[in-house]
Amino acid sequence: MGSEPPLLDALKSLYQQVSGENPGFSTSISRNKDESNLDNIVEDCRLPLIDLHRLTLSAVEQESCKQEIANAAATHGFFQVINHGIPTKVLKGLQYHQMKLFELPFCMKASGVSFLNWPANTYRWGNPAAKSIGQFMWSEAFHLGVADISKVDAFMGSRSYVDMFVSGAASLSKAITEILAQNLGVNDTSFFEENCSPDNCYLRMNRYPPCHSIPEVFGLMPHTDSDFLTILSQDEVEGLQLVAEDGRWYSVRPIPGALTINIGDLFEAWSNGVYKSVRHRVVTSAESERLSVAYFYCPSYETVIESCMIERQPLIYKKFSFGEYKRQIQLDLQFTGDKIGLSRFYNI
Ligand SMILES: O=C(O)CCC(=O)C(=O)O
Ligand SMILES: [Fe+2]
Repeated sequence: MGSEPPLLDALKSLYQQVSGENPGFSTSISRNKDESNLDNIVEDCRLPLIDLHRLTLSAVEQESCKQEIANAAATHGFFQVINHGIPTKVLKGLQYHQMKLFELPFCMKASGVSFLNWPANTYRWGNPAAKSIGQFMWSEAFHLGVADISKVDAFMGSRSYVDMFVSGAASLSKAITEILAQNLGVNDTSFFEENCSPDNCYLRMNRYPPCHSIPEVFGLMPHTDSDFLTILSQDEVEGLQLVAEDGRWYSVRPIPGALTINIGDLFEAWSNGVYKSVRHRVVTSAESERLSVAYFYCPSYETVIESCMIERQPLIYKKFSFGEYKRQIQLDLQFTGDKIGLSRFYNI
């Protein structure tokens, strides 16, 4: 019994659906034009690499480290950190157990609810909502609410690594959020403490199998994250890319032991556009599989997101609850296959 999801079959039937033709499948399948500018990639995007150990040094060092974080969030929307408090041993251990989890037979993963008592829709692959080849995703994932992690008890001893990663990521999210809020002049960060309890956050374990025949297919289609911020641990295989203001795609070089942090839509709205939620995607590799784990720092669904600059600047976005935001995304995905995101909430 194989462990691989039938990605090629799903892609072929999507192709048939959108083109009305039978794919030969050494045939090249193209995404739509603006998403297929792979030539535009500048290898090695020089994202800021920030040493968080500096937050424990002199006041001057602390201040300059905080400034780097805020600058990175306002320019790239992405940065990498070392000395972040999650030991490399934990990241490696989690990766190993993640690999074991993905090695379970496909039918078992796909019907995880009955076999493993996981919540429905925990296991995802391909993209059933895709309406074009550019929306197909050559990947599989376990997407879990942190509150549900205890249900992953058939995790073959990995529980402690998941717990250690999640608690490290929770502390790190809190620390980064405080720095970013204070940089905007908001010293009372109780909003985040009250609304973003660990149980409102999500963990997503991604696996991108090698993709031999169709290099144009994404591992993960271009998207922004719908949270306040994301903490990502990636293995050593390159694949993550982000788009810069010049419209070019840059690839993010994995650094062993480092974590990648990116700003999500909610922080962009809350900061009235100061911090940038940047579109990113994952491209596939013909040779290697790739693994990553993302921790999404989220509030409860009732939390109202409103700019912290309310008295100071014209507001870019209307206020909305996180639940409203998620519902709009679901609707847009259903009808267009893509997320429209923050532009749905422009204050015009
Ligand atoms: O796998 C990666 O590097 C990125 C994952 C990602 O963007 C996501 O899960 O939202
Ligand atoms: Fe993402």
